[in-house]
Amino acid sequence: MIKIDNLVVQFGGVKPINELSAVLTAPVGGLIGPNGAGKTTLLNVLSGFVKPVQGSVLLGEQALLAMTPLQRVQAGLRRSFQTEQVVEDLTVVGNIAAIADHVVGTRQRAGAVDQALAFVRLSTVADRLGQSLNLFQRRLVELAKCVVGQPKLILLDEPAAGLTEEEGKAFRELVLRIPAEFRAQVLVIDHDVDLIRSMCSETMVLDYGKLLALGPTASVLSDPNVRRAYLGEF
Ligand SMILES: Nc1ncnc2c1ncn2[C@@H]1O[C@H](COP(=O)(O)OP(=O)(O)OP(=O)(O)O)[C@@H](O)[C@H]1O
Repeated sequence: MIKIDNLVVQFGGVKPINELSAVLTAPVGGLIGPNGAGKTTLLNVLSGFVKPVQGSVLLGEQALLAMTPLQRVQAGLRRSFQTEQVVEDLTVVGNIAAIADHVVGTRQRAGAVDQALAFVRLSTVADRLGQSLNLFQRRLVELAKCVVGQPKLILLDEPAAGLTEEEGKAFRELVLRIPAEFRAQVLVIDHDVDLIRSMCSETMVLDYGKLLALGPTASVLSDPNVRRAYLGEF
């Protein structure tokens, strides 16, 4: 469960997050909104890259905002970025181990990396360098980095961007298995409404940094306010 209470982020005169309160409970939830709505800023607040001027965020029972980014990773927070962050001169295993080093004890580390590799079905390319991977494999490495070492909340920022339809489907099926297999909650940001509809039982919509809608995805996507603000319907 993520509980956001009265969150405000201010950059000069702009408030990309403006008095946002929301409780997210779905195993796989969605976050949508027009360009500039504050979605990435919210992810940056959750992962510790942006400091809000007011408000609180709970991940389960843990207050996130007082923690450093590394402490949040150790508390179970994981994140993928719009531009994937695979290290080119590390192997696939090395990329995943770089996260495991911070979150898994030495004795369990190899097993945890193997589990993440097997989950994304990259065991056969475990020793290949990042630079030799195609986009789909890079996205899978990112996903493996997110599931390694007992994650609690995984934030995926446009995770399927650039993938073919078939790759996107395979990726989506993996993400849907995460809550049961890793007991982690997933929050997906994407502009692809079909992707959100097919993956997320609950969806939150931001508009100008404020909560426009939150609830079951089907009812949120048919809400006239959401259709007007986000889907461009009048
Ligand atoms: N570091 C910053 N300094 C000043 N303004 C910023 C900064 N980061 C974001 N903003 C502004 O905050 C607002 C929200 O931006 P944000 O990137 O969070 O939106 P978004 O919903 O993720 O948009 P997109 O869908 O285009 O990625 C925008 O008006 C943006 O210009």
